[in-house]
Amino acid sequence: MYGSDGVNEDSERTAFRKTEKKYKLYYDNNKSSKKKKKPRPVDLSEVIDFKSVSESFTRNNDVHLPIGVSKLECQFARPVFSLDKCPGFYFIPEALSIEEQYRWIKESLVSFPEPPNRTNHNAVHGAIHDLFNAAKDRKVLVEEEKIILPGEEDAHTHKWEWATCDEPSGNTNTSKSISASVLLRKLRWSTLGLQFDWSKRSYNVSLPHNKIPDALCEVAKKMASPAMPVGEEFQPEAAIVNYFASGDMLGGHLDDMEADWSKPIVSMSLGCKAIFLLGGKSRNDEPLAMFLRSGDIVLMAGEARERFHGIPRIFTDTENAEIDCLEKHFSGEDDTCYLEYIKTSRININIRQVY
Ligand SMILES: O=C(O)CCC(=O)C(=O)O
Ligand SMILES: [Fe+2]
Repeated sequence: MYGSDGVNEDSERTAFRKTEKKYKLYYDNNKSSKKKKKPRPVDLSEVIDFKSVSESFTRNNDVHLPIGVSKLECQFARPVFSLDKCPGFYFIPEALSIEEQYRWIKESLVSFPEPPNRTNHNAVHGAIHDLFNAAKDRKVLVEEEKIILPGEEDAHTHKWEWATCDEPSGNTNTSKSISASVLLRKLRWSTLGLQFDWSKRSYNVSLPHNKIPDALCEVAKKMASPAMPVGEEFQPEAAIVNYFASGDMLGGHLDDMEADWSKPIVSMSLGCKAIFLLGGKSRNDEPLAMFLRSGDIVLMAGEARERFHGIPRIFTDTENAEIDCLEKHFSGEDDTCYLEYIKTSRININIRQVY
């Protein structure tokens, strides 16, 4: 999966990599350091825009869809689009209401990174509790190195604990500290349900885990239905939550660790707009680029699961992020921290049936 995008000379030359570079965020070299850095302009004319496809479809039912795009004949509350050349790939624009987006953004920041769910921070700091609230309260994670008394050599532990900024930590020697807001910014992924072991690139069923929350299961089952064989119901068993800040990318990869590829991956976009690349079975195949906006759902099942895909770009500037409606919804007093986060971030929740 993610680790598989080892950058070597060959992969640097593939069609997928070239397209990633085309859309990736670069800054123009500004001679005068006083001027604000400006993103290099990028030609977006070839990026498929399912929002405008959907809008013209809803306005006028017999609209001619762009070449290669079809509307799926199914009983679903919203129009579902497919690509003629990519069986098993489905795009549901604006599938989630603003209220649903609001809810899943909050859950992604508060409850999803809670242990026993693992995050990218586990490897360095162990299990971290209450990250979002600690960031809100401007706390600092401090590595406490216990002073070893004679005879207590075995009790030597490194333990990370929250402290308020001005709080000296007890009778210990503090060696390192990092602010919660930096850790929140550096949160890259969390895993729900069955835990994925990135080092072994497989699910480790022996790791402690909770079931996927019922409400998320319900959404995933409903959204998966256009890609499911008639009479079968999607069984959400694991989910990966990806957190993107400006300049972050998700390199081209396959999600090939689940047993049954006929079942879809249900992928929800939240926050700032992104570009998604859908490639072929080889990195040498030219990928298609499409916009992903907050509330969009992508399904990848069957043959589509053999296609390389990734995120080369998220847009965090007000003009391109397209989160005005969402921002308005985060208007409560308690919403300020969420709003600050999501204005410059994107969250993706992708839900999987593992067996
Ligand atoms: O962020 C996205 O939309 C795609 C995520 C993805 O492909 C993955 O987590 O495997
Ligand atoms: Fe993926």
